[in-house]
Amino acid sequence: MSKTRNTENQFTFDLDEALDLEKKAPAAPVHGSGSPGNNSLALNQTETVLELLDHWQQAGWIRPLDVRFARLIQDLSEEQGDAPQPLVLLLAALTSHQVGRGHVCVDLATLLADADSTLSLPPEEPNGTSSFAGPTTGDASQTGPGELLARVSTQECLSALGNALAVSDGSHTTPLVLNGTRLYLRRFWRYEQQIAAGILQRLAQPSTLADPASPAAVTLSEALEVLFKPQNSVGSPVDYQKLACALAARNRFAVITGGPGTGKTTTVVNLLAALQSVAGESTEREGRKYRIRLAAPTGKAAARLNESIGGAVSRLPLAQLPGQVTLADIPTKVTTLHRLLGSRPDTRKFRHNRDNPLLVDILVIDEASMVDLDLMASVFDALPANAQLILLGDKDQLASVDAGAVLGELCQRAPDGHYQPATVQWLQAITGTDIPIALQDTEGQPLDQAVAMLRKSYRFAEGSGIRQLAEAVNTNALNANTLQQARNAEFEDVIWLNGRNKKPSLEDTQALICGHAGSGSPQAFSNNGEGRIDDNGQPLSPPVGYRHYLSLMQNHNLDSNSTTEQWDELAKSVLQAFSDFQVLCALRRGPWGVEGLNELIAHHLLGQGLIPRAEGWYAGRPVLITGNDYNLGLMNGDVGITFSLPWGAGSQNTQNSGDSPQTVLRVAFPASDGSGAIRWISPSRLQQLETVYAMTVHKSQGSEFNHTCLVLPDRLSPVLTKELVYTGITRAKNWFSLITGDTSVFSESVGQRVVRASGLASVLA
Ligand SMILES: Nc1ncnc2c1ncn2[C@@H]1O[C@H](COP(=O)(O)OP(=O)(O)OP(=O)(O)O)[C@@H](O)[C@H]1O
Repeated sequence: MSKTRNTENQFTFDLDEALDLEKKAPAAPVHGSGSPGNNSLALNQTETVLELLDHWQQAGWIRPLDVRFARLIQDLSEEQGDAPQPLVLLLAALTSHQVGRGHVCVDLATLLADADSTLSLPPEEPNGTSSFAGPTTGDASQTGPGELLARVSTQECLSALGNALAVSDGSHTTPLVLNGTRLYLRRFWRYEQQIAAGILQRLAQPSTLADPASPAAVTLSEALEVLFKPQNSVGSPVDYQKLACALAARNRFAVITGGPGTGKTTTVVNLLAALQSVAGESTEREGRKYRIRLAAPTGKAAARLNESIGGAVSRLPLAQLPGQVTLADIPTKVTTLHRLLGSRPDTRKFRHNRDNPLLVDILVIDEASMVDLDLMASVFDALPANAQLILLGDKDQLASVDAGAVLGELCQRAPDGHYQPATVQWLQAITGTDIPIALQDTEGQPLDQAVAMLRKSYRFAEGSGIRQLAEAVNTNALNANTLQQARNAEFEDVIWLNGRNKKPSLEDTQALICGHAGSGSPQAFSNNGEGRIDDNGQPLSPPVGYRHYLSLMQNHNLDSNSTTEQWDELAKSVLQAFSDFQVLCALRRGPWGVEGLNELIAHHLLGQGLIPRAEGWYAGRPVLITGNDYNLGLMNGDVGITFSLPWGAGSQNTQNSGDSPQTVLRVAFPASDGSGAIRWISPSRLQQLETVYAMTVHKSQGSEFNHTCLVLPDRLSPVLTKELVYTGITRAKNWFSLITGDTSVFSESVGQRVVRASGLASVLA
């Protein structure tokens, strides 16, 4: 049966508004409670499927929003005179469920091959209250999606979807889009198309640098010669930073990926200097320099780039560059993407879009692995068609919290280069570097020609345990020897605190976590963590725990006579000291999750006399902002510390907390502009926050801590993956400690991968 449409645009209302996933969906009404019958019936009757969805929602398996979406499809279809097959409603709800889990779409073939694990059902951490037990036989009200889909074929799904008015290939405004075997919510399909079009359009633009003999290309080559000294290549025949610079300069769209300390920041600063050099020499541009903006997805990531970029820019050999490049030509101020795009309260629509594009020639986005599909689509929407976009990030880190894995997908083929002969010849001519055969490919795709991977870490020495462990995890090369070294504290910078005890008791582990969180256990590291030197030959301070910042808070001599500047200075040093240590964990709930660990650690610190209480607001409480607050200028991911201030100090608008007649509580946050200033905010004004003695690895992305402790639970869950462990380890700058509820969980986690369903890579191929 072929579907007939009354009009070209039968779903004429604003679909995005109706299906806005970020709006609070009212709980779907639960209809009936009788048994829907057996499985074969279940997929024959619409009401039966809807009842099943209600049961799954009640059990916390799927969200109210997912059920609402299926019901919406049914209602809209009926308005159009169509009765969608129950299978379509089921697939609609499951697609919505998958988007909630970070996937961009559902691949039907993958879904049908193993529905329960594709959908991650039953969930690890159910949020419902029902005692729904999961799949059983007999009573279909207890049937799970796996059981329900077990006898359905891909062809049946395609046929049901093909006959539904609510589904199209994207050429009609339908709530669902089917592309091959990939089923999308329309909004996410549109984002993917928008991003792909933005990339392809830029890759197709002719480059003024394409001819190596052109004046612009010659300037680029000269600039790279100045910026990259031959000694960079010592120990490695290829200077990948130089290659990355050249590739990114040549394309209107480019990606530079690399692990921690491989020189992404250094490379991009050199790239910007080289591009300004080319602009300075250009007769076409009449010497006008490019307007460049730097952005990162979170305030924390922006602040970190702010810190590192200034130093890199100040080291540039500007005087030797062609084109009269000055310090003012290279920006050092990094903003958040939301601020750059102009976010507005209560809407996801930004001030800058295709009708009001950004005034920018080159946009650099750092920590791009954290940018989700929605935000990346907004970036392309706001970027002028001829503006250059450069993405920086570590492709192996966890993907964004919301749907999509854009950077990971763009970099899928990066390890093997896939550079076409024309690219190879051009790179050789511009950089004077021979491109390894292993990176050449006559069949390379256009996107490959714009992706560069940095391969040498400059931050970690060869023998660094953090480096070896991270590499082993990332390349699936974790072997008994590396594990043994970690267990026996044979690395200078890594300890596995209970690595020799396969299954320690929960009580023992909790005591260990508490003690470690307080002191940082320097004695557990080889040589008590002493004797190491940093890049500049200065002694590295030994690993610390939370006692470090809390002691600073307790042992100052400021009082009501001290100035605001003095309190600001104290807050800066306390915030700095707090960032010297962080406990990370994988889960949110339970004894191994953020909630349990925060409580545990707070009670331990209270027992040690380091904080005055363990609940509510108190001096010393560290907090993590969990949602953007534009009125206060706070961004998701910002960290602040609570101080008890003498009446009148630190803030103009102090109000007595009632805590004591002489003091008020204020939370100190670093200013988001990278100025190093402190903002004092009353706790009562803070809306979305949590205590942050423990932080999820997800939230830690874009941050780095001098000493990082990763806590893994006592059993495997789908959340524990290679990407999570790698991201956790690479948050450590100098010291890394591991505590596990069961030693095997570490290796088993590394065996699990995050695979997000998406079609971006195939659209770009
Ligand atoms: N080619 C190089 N030669 C020597 N040192 C370098 C080189 N490139 C980078 N470095 C040094 O290595 C360190 C890390 O560099 P950089 O901050 O650029 O790396 P990154 O990849 O941006 O790091 P992150 O993981 O923090 O994002 C810095 O101290 C930098 O000065």
